[in-house]
Amino acid sequence: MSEKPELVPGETRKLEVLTAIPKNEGVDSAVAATRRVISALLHAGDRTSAEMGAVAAQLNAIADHLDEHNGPVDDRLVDMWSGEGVTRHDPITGAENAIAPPLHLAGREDGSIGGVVTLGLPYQGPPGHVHGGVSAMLLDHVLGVSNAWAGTSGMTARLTLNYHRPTPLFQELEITGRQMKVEGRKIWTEGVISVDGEPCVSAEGLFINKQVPRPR
Ligand SMILES: CCCCC/C=C\C/C=C\C/C=C/C/C=C\CCCC(=O)SCCNC(=O)CCNC(=O)[C@H](O)C(C)(C)COP(=O)(O)OP(=O)(O)OC[C@H]1O[C@@H](n2cnc3c(N)ncnc32)[C@H](O)[C@@H]1OP(=O)(O)O
Repeated sequence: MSEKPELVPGETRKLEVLTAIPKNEGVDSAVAATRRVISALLHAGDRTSAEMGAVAAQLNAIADHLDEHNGPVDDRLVDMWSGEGVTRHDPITGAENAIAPPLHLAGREDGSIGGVVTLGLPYQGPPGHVHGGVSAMLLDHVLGVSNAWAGTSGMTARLTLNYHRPTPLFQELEITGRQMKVEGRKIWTEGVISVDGEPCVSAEGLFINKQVPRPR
């Protein structure tokens, strides 16, 4: 069964090029279960009454099973980069990546992109708040996808972050980005993470129009 996530206002079909839509089948549901495990393990801590030796044995059995059925990593890299632009594997939006929150992004008709995400314990920095490096990772990606949405992409050369107020865990974060200017190979892009309309982290990026070749 395939179930599409809620769409944000202004979203168009090009969303499928910007950020992968979870299919809720096969690897996607296994990855969603793994996200639950990552979060539950961190919740468990030293005081859990769960039998952690048995938990470790079960998890290792699952990893052994996957390893037995996986092909060479070089083939997997080619597979990941086949098709047009959909990044199902990236660590921010990737439906196949258990460390991705995941964030779902939508392109908007005004040229910006945006999405919402709620982060839990795996992303904690200061008590009850999001790690600053995690915010930087989210914004780097959102700026990169903003460039893809605008039609001129590049690699991050410089990323400047301003942390205005602590970014809370367990609350809905809105993340937006927009390409501001292109001059030759230089691309300037901006983005912000907000809560209840108040900016927590803002970013300015300089991207250079250059692509790393896809594995073949
Ligand atoms: C994750 C997937 C990405 C691919 C996706 C593909 C399809 C998907 C479609 C949709 C989804 C898209 C999403 C993409 C999402 C996220 C993207 C994530 C972005 C990244 O995660 S990406 C990894 C981190 N990134 C690096 O790993 C870069 C390492 N680095 C280099 O590879 C080089 O360093 C490079 C290429 C930056 C430049 O090298 P270069 O040789 O091409 O150019 P050069 O050095 O000549 O600079 C030319 C002019 O830029 C000025 N300049 C350069 N650097 C500057 C700096 N730092 N500050 C100020 N000015 C700077 C120079 O001063 C000169 O200026 P001028 O012309 O005026 O003299």
